[in-house]
Amino acid sequence: MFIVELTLENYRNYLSLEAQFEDKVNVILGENAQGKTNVMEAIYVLAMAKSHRTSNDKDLILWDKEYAKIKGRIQKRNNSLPLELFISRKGKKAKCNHIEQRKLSHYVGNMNVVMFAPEDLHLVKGNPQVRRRFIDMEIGQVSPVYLHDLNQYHKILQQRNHYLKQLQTKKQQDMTMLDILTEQLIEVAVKIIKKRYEFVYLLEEWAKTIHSGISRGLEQLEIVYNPSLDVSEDDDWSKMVDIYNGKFFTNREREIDRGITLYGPHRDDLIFKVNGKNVQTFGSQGQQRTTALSVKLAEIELIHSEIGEYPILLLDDVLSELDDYRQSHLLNTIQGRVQTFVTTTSVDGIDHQTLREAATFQVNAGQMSQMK
Ligand SMILES: Nc1ncnc2c1ncn2[C@@H]1O[C@H](COP(=O)(O)OP(=O)(O)OP(=O)(O)O)[C@@H](O)[C@H]1O
Repeated sequence: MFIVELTLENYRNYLSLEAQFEDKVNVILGENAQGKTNVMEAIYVLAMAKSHRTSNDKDLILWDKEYAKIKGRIQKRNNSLPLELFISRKGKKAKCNHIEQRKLSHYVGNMNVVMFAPEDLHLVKGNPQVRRRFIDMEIGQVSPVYLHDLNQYHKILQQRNHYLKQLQTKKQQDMTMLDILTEQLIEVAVKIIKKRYEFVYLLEEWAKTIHSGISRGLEQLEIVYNPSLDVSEDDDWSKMVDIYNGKFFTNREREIDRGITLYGPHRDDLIFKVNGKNVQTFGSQGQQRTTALSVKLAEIELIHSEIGEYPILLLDDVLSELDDYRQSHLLNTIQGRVQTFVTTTSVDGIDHQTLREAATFQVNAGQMSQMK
């Protein structure tokens, strides 16, 4: 799939923007702080209904304005799809094919993107929250049911934590309510973990091959799902509810003492290993970067295998970070198959046929125009 047109109104530093893109590679060129990332972010937000760099939607609205609007037309294999996102201080409204979507979880997934930005190194180096967000966003792109379950889970978790706090401060004594909330939490938790195991299994299949290619066969990548509860993908899923129940039962006093839920998908993590060693602790900068790149390229393949179309790839400020070999590997991989957006302050030093044939846009102080 590819994005044919993008229109912005009051988005970040763009008062208005109308752009038409190529279905292959689009290079967005400009000095620092001119609005290159803002365009990439707008494309990402159009797909995911949330930003990759802020959880505060108000940040997306041009200062002193009341709302921001992002519109785009997506060309899929069989149809052309108009999408629209309206962001105000009160919330968001999404339209797909001119029809307002009652739930954002129904909207997300109509357009698929994979973003690779310098922050993605945090996927390997950062805290577990970054990796959980990654898994959730990626599964959510191809599974609206997962997003629904995740919302449910967080609602129940909040209620359960609130109740644990009341038990901790003795405002409540009754354990029946805790049992009910625990039962509800486990039911959704098991669905989420099962889906995550499936996702990680497929992601690892692709990422392993890609990583081996980038490292010229010298490194073997493994991706391991690390649950807060001692389970493994070989365990019988039908027993998972009992395993959870047992864990919560034996740790009841600890949970009340702490006033929080200690086990569940909100505490799980991913481990990336290269040649058997955890890359977060033992990997070099280069290995960490290669791991992040392999995972992103694997995501492209994974989405393709799930929905039968390639997602749009957004490479924000990362090409210049990669050495020549990795740059070529990346550009050769996407060549001709994936609509790609590349931001850079200069094309010097990025000498690749893919970029020579690309459409180039110049960004300057919230204005973008195509270079002839
Ligand atoms: N809500 C907003 N309203 C108006 N301007 C904003 C808003 N949010 C950010 N900006 C402005 O957008 C500009 C940053 O744009 P962006 O992050 O796209 O830069 P960039 O061209 O990618 O730069 P770099 O090469 O440094 O990454 C800054 O000038 C910032 O002040």
